[in-house]
Amino acid sequence: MAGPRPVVLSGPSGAGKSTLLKMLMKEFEGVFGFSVSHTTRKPRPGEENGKDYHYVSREVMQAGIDKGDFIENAEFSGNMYGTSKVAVQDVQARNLICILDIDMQGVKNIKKTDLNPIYISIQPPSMDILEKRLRDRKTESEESLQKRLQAANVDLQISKEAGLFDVVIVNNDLEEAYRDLKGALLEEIQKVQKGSAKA
Ligand SMILES: Nc1nc2c(ncn2[C@@H]2O[C@H](COP(=O)(O)OP(=O)(O)O)[C@@H](O)[C@H]2O)c(=O)[nH]1
Ligand SMILES: Nc1ncnc2c1ncn2[C@@H]1O[C@H](COP(=O)(O)OP(=O)(O)O)[C@@H](O)[C@H]1O
Repeated sequence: MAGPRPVVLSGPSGAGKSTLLKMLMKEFEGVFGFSVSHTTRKPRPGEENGKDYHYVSREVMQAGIDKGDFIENAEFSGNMYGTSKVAVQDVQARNLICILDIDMQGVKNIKKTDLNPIYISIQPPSMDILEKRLRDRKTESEESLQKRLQAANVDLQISKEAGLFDVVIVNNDLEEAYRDLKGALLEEIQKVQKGSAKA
């Protein structure tokens, strides 16, 4: 596939993926582009349709999957999520580094494709801190929070599998985690900035 290598950010809900990727997109405008996923979950206050996600019904999402519009899709915490082919193509057509924020099932399914991204795992310092951050975020009901914590436990176990991720970043201090993330992506960033990223 032409253009710079995409980047997959994965890790438990609340690990800090959106925070870190927003910092990256802000500092490196014109370098990164976000792969806007589809989801059946409801938008949170402040989220924008078409920017954070494409918010759709189960029927619309399933019809798209059946048509073959998605590279991968998964069920997470009672909702459907998926990366459409168009979401990635839109970013790659602009010759930007495409960032995908996806769960563990997505990681495993992307591995079966020819996308060839850099796989980065964002991890919380501990389950207790993860729970505190998720509670403080105030976006989840108690039920949704419990589902996310349960998924986080499974996620952290699976992410120990050798070779699954190229880089593992523990998000303790945010600035430090961001420095590590930038460090891991420096080579790709420089390729795009020099305009020499064409395959
Ligand atoms: N497989 C897959 N997972 C996704 C996709 N989009 C988002 N996710 C994951 O779905 C999970 C829930 O996302 P979200 O509802 O935004 O909650 P948050 O992670 O707590 O902010 C996270 O682990 C995301 O990485 C997608 O297109 N495919
Ligand atoms: N290093 C950090 N220290 C303290 N709080 C953090 C840190 N990183 C992220 N957060 C906060 O934790 C919450 C979860 O982060 P978020 O980026 O939404 O996670 P994710 O996208 O992985 O679900 C947010 O409220 C965010 O502001």
